[in-house]
Amino acid sequence: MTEKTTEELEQLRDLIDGVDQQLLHLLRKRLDLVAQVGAVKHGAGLPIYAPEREAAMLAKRREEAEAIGIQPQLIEDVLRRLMRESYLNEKDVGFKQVREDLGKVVIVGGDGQLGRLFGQMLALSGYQVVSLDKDDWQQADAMFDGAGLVLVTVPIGITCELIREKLSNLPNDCILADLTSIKSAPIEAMMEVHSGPVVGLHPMFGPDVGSFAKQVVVVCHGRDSDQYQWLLEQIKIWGARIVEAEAERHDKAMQLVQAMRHFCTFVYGLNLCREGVDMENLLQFSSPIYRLELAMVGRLFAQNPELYADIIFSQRESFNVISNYLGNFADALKVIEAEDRDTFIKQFNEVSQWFGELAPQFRNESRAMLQSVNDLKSH
Ligand SMILES: O=C(O)C(=O)C[C@]1(C(=O)O)C=C[C@@H](O)C=C1
Repeated sequence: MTEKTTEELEQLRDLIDGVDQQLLHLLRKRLDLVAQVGAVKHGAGLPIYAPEREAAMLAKRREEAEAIGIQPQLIEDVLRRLMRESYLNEKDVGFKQVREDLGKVVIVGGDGQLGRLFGQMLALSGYQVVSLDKDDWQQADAMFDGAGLVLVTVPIGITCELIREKLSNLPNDCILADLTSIKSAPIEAMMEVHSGPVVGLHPMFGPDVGSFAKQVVVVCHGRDSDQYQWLLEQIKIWGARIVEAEAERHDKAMQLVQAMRHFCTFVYGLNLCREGVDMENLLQFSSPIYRLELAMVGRLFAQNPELYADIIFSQRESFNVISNYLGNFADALKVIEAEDRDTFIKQFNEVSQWFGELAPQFRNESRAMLQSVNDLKSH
């Protein structure tokens, strides 16, 4: 590089630094305004997540970007990232309490990750929350006395047994709810032991989410839904979407969405490990999609094996679903073994047709994800 080039570059980079610093101040200003919005919403009991406002704002900014020669997607990406920050910051002011005369909330398994998360959200909404964990059963009667909600979030394998053995003496009008990732059996157990309101919930996210905004909580009704309507409203105020489902339909979907998904990821990792793959070497050659795939596999093995064993072993029927997959895998392997390209392409087209409009939609969604993965690279 010549001296002149170096000098020119330095001058321009100084100017860029100046612009980036202005951006920082603008960001500070925006965060402060959002904090004020948070306080107003808290007072009025409005949910954090305001989809109509987001859609209108994004459309307007996209238009304005285009008018001054900026890619609309750029401003959309930036604003979506900023709004994610808004969800986190709005949490600091707390949430409106929908039901003020509830009495205590007892979280059975309150020291677990999901229990802690729900305990925190309920406390941020003004409820008195107590945690009942393994060593607290001697005080259980005193804890349940005056409880308005008992929320069960213990490992799937012991949920039904615990409900039947320990929760048969709750106050009559207390709501009994659970957060288990299967729904039929726990709801059946809760209905059996408790004559008051019963509801099954399944948060479709892990305990490491920063905010409930845009997350889904599945609700399977048990008994006296008017008594726990406030709880669903409360969850909506936290930003989540409530999806109502029949317990059986939910459990069937979970065989694919959870058991099969996690099992395949497990086998993928097992295979890498048994093949003795040199990960460093592989990562050097990884395309963004492969990096994303490895990240999805690797993240499983950074978590608790008990949790995944619970999920995979929770429904006997999952075995059939996974067996069918194995059958399709074997069939597809035969096509490759026979070097039958035509059949492969024919089957590919069949599946593509079956996906229909969702295929191009998923292509667009994944494009943004892959670009983000690439952005994360530092060399
Ligand atoms: O305008 C609001 O209601 C806000 O809460 C602010 C904001 C934003 O960051 O612009 C954040 C979250 C909402 O989903 C919409 C917009």
